[in-house]
Amino acid sequence: MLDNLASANTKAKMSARDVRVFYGPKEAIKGVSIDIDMDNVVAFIGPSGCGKSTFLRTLNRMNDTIPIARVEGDITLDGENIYSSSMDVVQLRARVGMVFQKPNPFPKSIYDNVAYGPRIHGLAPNKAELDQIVENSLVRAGLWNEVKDRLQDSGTALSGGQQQRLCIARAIAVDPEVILMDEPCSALDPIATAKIEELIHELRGRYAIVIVTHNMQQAARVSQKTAFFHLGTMVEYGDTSDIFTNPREERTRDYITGRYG
Ligand SMILES: Nc1ncnc2c1ncn2[C@@H]1O[C@H](COP(=O)(O)OP(=O)(O)OP(=O)(O)O)[C@@H](O)[C@H]1O
Repeated sequence: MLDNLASANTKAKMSARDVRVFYGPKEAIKGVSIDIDMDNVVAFIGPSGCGKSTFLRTLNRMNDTIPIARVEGDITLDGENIYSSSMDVVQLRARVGMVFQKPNPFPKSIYDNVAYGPRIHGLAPNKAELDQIVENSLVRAGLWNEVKDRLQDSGTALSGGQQQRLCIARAIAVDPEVILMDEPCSALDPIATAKIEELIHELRGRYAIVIVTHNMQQAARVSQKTAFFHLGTMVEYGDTSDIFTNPREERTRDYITGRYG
């Protein structure tokens, strides 16, 4: 088992080992180990309250913002412990970007939403280069054609689906290595959802992508690897096709066949 983990580790962009998360005395994540590589979109599935979002948030230390949350275990990014005291958390969150359930553009122009990160991280030495980063990010997020003539309009005036793609462009603009998505389509209609799913396909390979989803059809459509969580443990992790057609664990089978959740 250790040999397997060690050899998988050499390829992993991120690795978690025996991660536990406590909210006060309550243990919400009970020893999760997983490797996330660049080649596959990883879906986290499982019934409500099983800890998908909690575990996702450990991957870029978003739990640091919750005073009662405590994380134990090891999580590495390119082999470096992200919880070490030398880790710059602002830098970490640029490398491991996040897209939330509800689109949350800043109350600023479309341009400034995307330019915000590059500005604070000093990624563009001049206006022309910043313009280029903004354009490239919007192109990559599949939004450029819809907004190129109104970059100074407010980001909050866009439709929900456009706002979510703007948030993806904002994450992309700081050149992340990993993108975490926490139910990114749950507030969107089916057409906007399809666009985000298409986008995930296009972004695959360039970024390591982890998506939390309640929607099993969505997990099957967008991911190559699926992790099934239940009551704070990761019950099963494997190829999405196996998880959905031939799960090893009874609890996974019960969940995917709709017996609970
Ligand atoms: N800020 C918090 N303070 C205390 N407990 C929390 C907090 N956030 C989550 N929890 C608890 O941790 C457990 C896991 O919650 P989490 O939101 O990670 O699950 P989830 O699988 O993402 O659920 P859902 O699918 O409903 O979003 C739950 O029991 C939840 O009540």
